[in-house]
Amino acid sequence: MKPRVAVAYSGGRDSTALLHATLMASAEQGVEVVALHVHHGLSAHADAWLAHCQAQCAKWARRGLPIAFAAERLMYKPGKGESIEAWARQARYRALRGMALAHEASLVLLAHHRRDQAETFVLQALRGAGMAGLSGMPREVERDGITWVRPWLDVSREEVQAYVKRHRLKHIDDDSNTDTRFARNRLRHEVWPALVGAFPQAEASLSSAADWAQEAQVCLAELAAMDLQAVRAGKGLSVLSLLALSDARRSNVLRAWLKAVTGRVASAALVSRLIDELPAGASASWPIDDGTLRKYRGVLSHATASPVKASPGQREQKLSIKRAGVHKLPGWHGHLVVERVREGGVPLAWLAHAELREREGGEQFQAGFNRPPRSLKKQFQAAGVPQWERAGPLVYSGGQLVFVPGLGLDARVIGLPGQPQVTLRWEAGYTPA
Ligand SMILES: Nc1ncnc2c1ncn2[C@@H]1O[C@H](COP(=O)(O)OP(=O)(O)OP(=O)(O)O)[C@@H](O)[C@H]1O
Repeated sequence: MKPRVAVAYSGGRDSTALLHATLMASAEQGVEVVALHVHHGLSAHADAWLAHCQAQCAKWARRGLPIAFAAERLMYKPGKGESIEAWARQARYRALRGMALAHEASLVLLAHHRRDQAETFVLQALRGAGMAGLSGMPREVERDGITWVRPWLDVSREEVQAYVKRHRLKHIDDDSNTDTRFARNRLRHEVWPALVGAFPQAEASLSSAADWAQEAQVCLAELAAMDLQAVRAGKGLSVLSLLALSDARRSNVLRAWLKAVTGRVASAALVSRLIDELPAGASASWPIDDGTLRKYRGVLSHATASPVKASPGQREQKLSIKRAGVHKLPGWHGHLVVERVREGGVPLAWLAHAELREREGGEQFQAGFNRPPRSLKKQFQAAGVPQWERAGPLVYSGGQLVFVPGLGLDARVIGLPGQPQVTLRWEAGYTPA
């Protein structure tokens, strides 16, 4: 059997160009190409795109080029509240992997180019990402039996455009690429022209910044591996050895360890809580998604949760909120969503040592600036908040009630314009991954 390479082919300009270039090179080298198309079912044009891709591949095959075509229709839709972009990305990679393996291709080429990389860097920076996020997309990565390669990550968008023109390639234009509800499209259409106007080298510089971040990320991972060796104590970590490290190394090694034991990236809130609270007391515990972190006899360890539901005793009582994001509170069966606002929010500084409490009765809540504080019960009734929306933690800071699920922020904690501030929202039940 001839060696086979797969190309992820959306039918758009970039992947059309990459598929064509791969096909030309493969024909010379006796390699077979399989074009993989994912039908997301999100656009009214999705059927037409699939038909276009299939027809294009059939045309090339008729010319004697070594190409096969495979497509998969996604049969499920994003969940309520789920980001469409994130869902589509995850589902797409799963489908591409399945099709590649079915066609015995372990190498899948993606058509991301230098501008995609530069955009990714900016989007990650705007989310306040750390080194891993700023690293952008890898040129080559092995995952789940597939080697994903982006051969054009150093190729500019203009070069891809010129290739398409030179070979008169037909491609589709995805209408969702202009939908400015998506962050990447807003960046592309509203920010990028001004950015490149002012800084013509932006694409090259930003993608080179992503390269530096990739290198730094490798160093951080190597440092974490070394530090892990040094602080390990049985199945856990020695708190004393952890405390001997600098704050930065301690959080770096904690992140690496948490990822290893939970299988997920730890939230910034959890890591900063551990940094703050690890030194105090002989024993402590921190509930996390699927278990608990415990400090006992000088060792920090992780225990997986038993399948029983969290009881009131397991509800988190403290939360350190230092930035916007989603703070999962499995003990309360939900999560707090923290969003930056310009005004009408609580100063972020207030929430660094927030307390989470049950309703006890007698709490007073002030709904507006010139309204008197009233009992929570009356406020819930006045605002018509149904019982199930009242569940969740009351958030306090320094003994002052800050936030009540179903009612929002207490007027007494609203910050002055100009202060960094946030709003809170409680979402019960479903917790995003
Ligand atoms: N529906 C799809 N089916 C197969 N591969 C896809 C699909 N969507 C994206 N890809 C792959 O992922 C790459 C990046 O996709 P993305 O949508 O971010 O970029 P794009 O600029 O729209 O690319 P293109 O111009 O090729 O559509 C594509 O170039 C392609 O290789």
